[in-house]
Amino acid sequence: MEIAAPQRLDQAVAEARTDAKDRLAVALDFPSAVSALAFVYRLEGRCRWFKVGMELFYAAGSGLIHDLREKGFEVFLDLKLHDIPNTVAGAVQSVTSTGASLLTLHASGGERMMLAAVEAAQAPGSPRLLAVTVLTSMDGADLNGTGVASSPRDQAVRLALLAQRCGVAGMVCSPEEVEILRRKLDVGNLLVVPGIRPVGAAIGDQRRIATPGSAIRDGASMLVVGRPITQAADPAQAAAAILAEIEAAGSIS
Ligand SMILES: O=c1ccn([C@@H]2O[C@H](COP(=O)(O)O)[C@@H](O)[C@H]2O)c(=O)[nH]1
Repeated sequence: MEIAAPQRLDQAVAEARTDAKDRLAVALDFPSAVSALAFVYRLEGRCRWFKVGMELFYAAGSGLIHDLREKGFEVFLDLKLHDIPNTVAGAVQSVTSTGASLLTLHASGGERMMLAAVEAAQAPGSPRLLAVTVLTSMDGADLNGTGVASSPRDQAVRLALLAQRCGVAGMVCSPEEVEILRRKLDVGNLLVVPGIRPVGAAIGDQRRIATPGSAIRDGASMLVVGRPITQAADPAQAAAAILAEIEAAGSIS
């Protein structure tokens, strides 16, 4: 199959929109639409992007995405697709009508799977695709336990380069790989970075982490933050502090 032309992020996202609000996606890891929307309300309009992952999407379906879009928010659908090419292409088509702006798939699904997804995402209204490299919850031993002998860093670079060749618009990586991916990848790739922990925040199940400021300085386009905001005593204040740290960390990547 022919290698697709690279999907490129809107310059609006990659360059012109220097607003810190476009560099933070809050992970709505909640069990229902009611609890997720109640939480969004508690943020008092401070955040623009919300990430809907498997927990919430399986519970609430695409209606929740429509609700968020109607309220003027941008939706990042984090389904981490990983299946045979035909099935993944079908899933991308199904997501197109939801209004989600971003959609994840696992780069480890391989070249043919990513090419099929990219081809499916050519339809008008499709989300931009992001390839997950190595999950931020995995350390070297976890990765080696899956049969991959490389370090998380080497494997993330390998998978990101493969995703770029397939024409995927951006990559999800840990803060530990942002800097090297910025150097190795073409200009214009979106680097979306979870594993973000402000100073003093509980690490939980994450393993490859950094503060918001550090990840932005290393070249992250957008940070994904869940529990440091959703579990905070004052989520609006926690989000405001992270936005201020993003702003202070400087220029857009
Ligand atoms: O490698 C990855 C890919 C996705 N995620 C998702 O990001 C958030 C992080 O939540 P926290 O509560 O800030 O840890 C979560 O929804 C994950 O599914 C990731 O963490 N790492």
